[in-house]
Amino acid sequence: MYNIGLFVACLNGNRFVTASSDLIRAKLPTRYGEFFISVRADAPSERAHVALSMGDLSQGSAPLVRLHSECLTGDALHSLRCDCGFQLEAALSMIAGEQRGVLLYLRQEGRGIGLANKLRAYALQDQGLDTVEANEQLGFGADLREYHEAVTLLKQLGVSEVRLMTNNPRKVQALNDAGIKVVERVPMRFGANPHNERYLAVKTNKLGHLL
Ligand SMILES: Nc1nc2c(ncn2[C@@H]2O[C@H](COP(=O)(O)OP(=O)(O)OP(=O)(O)O)[C@@H](O)[C@H]2O)c(=O)[nH]1
Ligand SMILES: [Zn+2]
Repeated sequence: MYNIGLFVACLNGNRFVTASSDLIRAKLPTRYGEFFISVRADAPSERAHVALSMGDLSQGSAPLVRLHSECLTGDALHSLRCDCGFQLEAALSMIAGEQRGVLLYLRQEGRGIGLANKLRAYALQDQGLDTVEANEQLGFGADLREYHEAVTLLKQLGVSEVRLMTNNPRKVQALNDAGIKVVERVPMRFGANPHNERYLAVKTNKLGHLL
């Protein structure tokens, strides 16, 4: 018998994504506890969005959820230029504290402009531009991220209501608009230091973050 879902496809960026794609799922023990790690079976091998989940998500109260945008420098290389690495660790620890929740690791490096362009932007910031001005000088908008695939992944994990861990009102709006109800916004203020002082100020003053 044909799976009708396989024929329900939508254009997402320049890739077709089927509505019925399965998730590949495996255990992932971490320093914070044991998560499950999942990717869509039809995701590209490189740069697939990743879900780290814990506990029963499809029943009970709204779980903690973090939409974490990839930041190689902050998440893996311990950079102090941003707050990403601190937020990543805090989010995993908070989810583990409740033994329930999801962190989506979204492959949207540099707010969607990619690593090389983010480093170009860093070089311009070293000359005095702020994060938004640097993006504009490179010909990009301030923030190119979109959250359709994140919404699809959350729905596949059985999540329909969330306590969203973010300071970014655009993420709250994106989920509410897509039918995933944000019942609470959980602030994520971690890792402020002299190297990211201006970066955090620009997020508040130019990007509307609630810091
Ligand atoms: N283009 C650009 N991207 C940056 C810069 N610094 C960090 N990023 C990227 O910004 C993304 C994180 O976005 P943020 O604006 O810090 O925070 P957010 O995800 O919108 O909001 P929170 O949920 O509150 O963390 C990651 O993909 C980083 O790689 C920068 O100077 N320029
Ligand atoms: Zn970062």
